[in-house]
Amino acid sequence: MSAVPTRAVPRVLSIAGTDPTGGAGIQADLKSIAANGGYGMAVVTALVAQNTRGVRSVHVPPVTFLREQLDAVSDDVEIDAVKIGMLADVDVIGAVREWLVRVAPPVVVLDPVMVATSGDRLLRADAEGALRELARLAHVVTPNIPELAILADEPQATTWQQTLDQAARVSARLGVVVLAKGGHLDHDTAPDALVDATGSELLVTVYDASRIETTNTHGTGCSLSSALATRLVGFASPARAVGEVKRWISESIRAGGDLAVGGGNGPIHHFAGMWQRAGLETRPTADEIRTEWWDSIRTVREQIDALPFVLGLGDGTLREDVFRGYLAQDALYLRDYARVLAMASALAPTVAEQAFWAAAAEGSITAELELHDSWLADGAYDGTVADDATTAYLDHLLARCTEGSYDTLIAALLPCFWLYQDIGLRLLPRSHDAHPYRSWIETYADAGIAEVTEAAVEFVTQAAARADDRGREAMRQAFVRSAEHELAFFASPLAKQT
Ligand SMILES: Nc1ncnc2c1ncn2[C@@H]1O[C@H](COP(=O)(O)OP(=O)(O)OP(=O)(O)O)[C@@H](O)[C@H]1O
Ligand SMILES: Cc1ncc(CO)c(N)n1
Repeated sequence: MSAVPTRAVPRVLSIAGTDPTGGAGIQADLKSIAANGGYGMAVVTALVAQNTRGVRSVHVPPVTFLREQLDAVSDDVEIDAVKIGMLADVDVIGAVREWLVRVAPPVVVLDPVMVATSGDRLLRADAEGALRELARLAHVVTPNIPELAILADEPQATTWQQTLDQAARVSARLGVVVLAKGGHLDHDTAPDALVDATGSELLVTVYDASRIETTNTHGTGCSLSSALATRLVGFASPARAVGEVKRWISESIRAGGDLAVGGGNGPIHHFAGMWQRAGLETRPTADEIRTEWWDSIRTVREQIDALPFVLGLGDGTLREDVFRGYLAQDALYLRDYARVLAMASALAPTVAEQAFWAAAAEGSITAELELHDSWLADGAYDGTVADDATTAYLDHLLARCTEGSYDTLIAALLPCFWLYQDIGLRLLPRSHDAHPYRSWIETYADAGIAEVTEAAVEFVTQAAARADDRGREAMRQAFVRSAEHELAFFASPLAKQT
């Protein structure tokens, strides 16, 4: 599935205790919800002074305050899913129960937290019965083997088959789907099973996983249950949601060792896979790239404006043979430029872009023919060969074709649109009926050219905004290099005269 879901971002509330070291409880839940595509919210049931080595003390705020937190969220926010973790005691369970009945969130995942990984109690022993009853209000419970036994009110399972049987009894009795976690059974495997005995037939989906050799297992249960609550909103089938969550938690457990957090059982690395796949790069917008690239050729543009050739073109004092020599080079340029545009069309990822570059290719061949008809028809420039500036520019464009990257190729093509349109527009006020180069100026100052140039800038800067840092920099360099070739091309006709 795609990294960013197309559906709305699920709004997921964690009701749980805290872990100031960030590996378990609410802190782990918020990370897990985010890593699985949700918007995380949190209501604190208990403040726990704990770290990766163990629990030091627990402070349970008054239940009236817990109720106020719960209502503050549900009075304002539409909740798509709830994950319930540490509940501490009977009073807390009662307050959460009353709220759940009243608000009836569409997805409720209960992690029946009783004992921390470190062995410390997080639920008073006299609250186990109340937690069992609360499980009836959940859609999915995620017990490990000792917790499953308490939900079943039976002795602890000692084999995987006993675990599955017990999970089926809990599911039928409490009317809840059970994700049973077998990790506490032996040292080689960490199998889980989704057991649903709430309907007429028993549905069991087993997730086999080999055990990862690591001490970074603090908060795995919290992370699994909040990730599942998030994924259940997007998936029609709970079995698929669990599959996704298992893949995510395995990669996060595997990368836990990369974090240097604490000296006991360290946390898992909730974002390891995501960071690796997506990176931490920020991306500029297409508009920002437009400004930045235009600025980055400021000097080149100023040098073009100051060229005797361009000044003469503007005020009409340019010698006609120099202008015709320039057009003869331009005609040679346009033929190969059209081939490069056709290559951009061939590589284009969308039909809109394919059509755009193909039309531009056609347009530049037409322009070449018109130049010939209007200025070079007397044959005086027939047999002209490409000069150094023309050859160098075309070599640069053809080299980008050979590389085969659509992005760099269209970046290299852009100055030819953008600089000509800009020059045409700025020379236009100097054109008049008797101006010898009026037709040239008006060609490039034309509204149609402006439209085409805008589309080209848009396609190129959008592609640059989608590219990664390296790709974008390669594009910018191809763009700048072409702008420099435009400068050399405009400088060449008069350089040859001296
Ligand atoms: N070492 C491991 N290798 C592979 N998977 C693991 C490992 N440890 C935990 N898991 C997986 O992480 C998920 C959480 O299960 P776990 O057994 O840790 O629950 P828990 O005992 O409730 O957790 P907690 O330690 O937070 O109380 C399960 O899917 C389990 O298979
Ligand atoms: C707050 C809290 N909830 C759950 C666990 C279980 O890992 C923990 N250690 N701390």
